[in-house]
Amino acid sequence: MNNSPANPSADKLISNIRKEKEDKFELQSPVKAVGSEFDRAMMRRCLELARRALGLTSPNPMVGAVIVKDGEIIGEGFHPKAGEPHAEVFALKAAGDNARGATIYVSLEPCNHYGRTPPCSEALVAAGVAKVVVGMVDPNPLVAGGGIDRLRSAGIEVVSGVEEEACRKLNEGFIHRILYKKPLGILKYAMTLDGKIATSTGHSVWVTNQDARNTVKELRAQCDAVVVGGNTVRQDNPRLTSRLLGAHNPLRVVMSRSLDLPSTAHLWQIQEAPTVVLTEPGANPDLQEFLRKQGVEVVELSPLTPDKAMTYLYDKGFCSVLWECGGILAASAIASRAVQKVLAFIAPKIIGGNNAPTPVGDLGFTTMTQALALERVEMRIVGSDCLVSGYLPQGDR
Ligand SMILES: Nc1nc(O)c(N)c(N[C@@H]2O[C@H](COP(=O)(O)O)[C@@H](O)[C@H]2O)n1
Ligand SMILES: [Zn+2]
Repeated sequence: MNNSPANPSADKLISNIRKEKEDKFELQSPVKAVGSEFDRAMMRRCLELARRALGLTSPNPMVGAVIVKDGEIIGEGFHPKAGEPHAEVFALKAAGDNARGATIYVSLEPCNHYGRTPPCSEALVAAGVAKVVVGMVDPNPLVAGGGIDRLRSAGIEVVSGVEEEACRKLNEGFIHRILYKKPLGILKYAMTLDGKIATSTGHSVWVTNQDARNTVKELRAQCDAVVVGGNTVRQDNPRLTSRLLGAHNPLRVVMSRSLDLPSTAHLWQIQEAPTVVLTEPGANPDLQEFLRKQGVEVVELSPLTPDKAMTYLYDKGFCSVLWECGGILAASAIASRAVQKVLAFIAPKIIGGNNAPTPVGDLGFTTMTQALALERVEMRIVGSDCLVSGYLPQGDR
């Protein structure tokens, strides 16, 4: 069936309306893509390279770089680990003398300071690149636009903000660490459609499907640490590893005031990743001795709070911390602002139970107006479950 109008003046009218709509969109569109289609494709390649070091670079960001000359990629690199050269240096090394007159794409502004490594801005000037295309400005106060200024002052053309949102998303932990002097806290939980994380007898294996559980393993591989409370160790006996071939395992952190923990727990019986137990001074000295013998680090914090735990993990150089705890600790982490992001896996199952536990315990709220409305909410289907993610409001609570 032909559904185009037979009348030529109607044709013209429709095309005018279309044009008007396109112009309006152009005017109203809040973010106009920066750079050409080619620039954006090169920046996405930088992000792909940067992701090769997922979970390995803290306290540094993940960064990728691509050098292009006459439309051809002549060098690529990524930052593998803090203390090792930056992405730009690897890309320059791969391009060699050919870098003269070329364009370099880099997902983060080139640094302009002496840190563990010398400034990339100077390396780019020395290599004679003609143009630098940047994904995002570095929030590190030691850089913060200084790298771009230095390149421009050397006569190099600089374009910034290409695929900026994706660049920021990849390094949201690094950005949070720099801005707030704390790692980004991510609360993850899995619940049934009626909002329960276990039956009233505590049975929780498995709320979600295999795809969702694999997604959690990927998440662990991206984070520097994963935190649980003593209840989770006693009830679920988790391993908290990424269990992905060759993937990084996060530091496993248990918060327990009483240190009333089973000596048989997988966390210290299967030594597959480093483990730290955070407790209060003087708690259960016998278990402390046993844990230390098992290679577990025991750290006494006074008082033991989510905020203190996050300060401890910041001092370790961490950018992102996954909270996989039960409802009581989750409520305490939210109340003390140790958590900024929430990932909720929702399984289309109903288990009922007046006393079945829920993912977030008492926050002391009495009216719906106090509800914490997540921002930048996204939803996606993972296998047979739904993953809802968003950010907790940062303003006054
Ligand atoms: N542009 C850029 N590329 C990389 O590959 C990077 N790792 C960074 N990091 C920035 O420099 C700081 C770390 O410097 P050192 O590794 O200690 O020399 C880091 O905080 C970022 O600001 N930038
Ligand atoms: Zn650098």
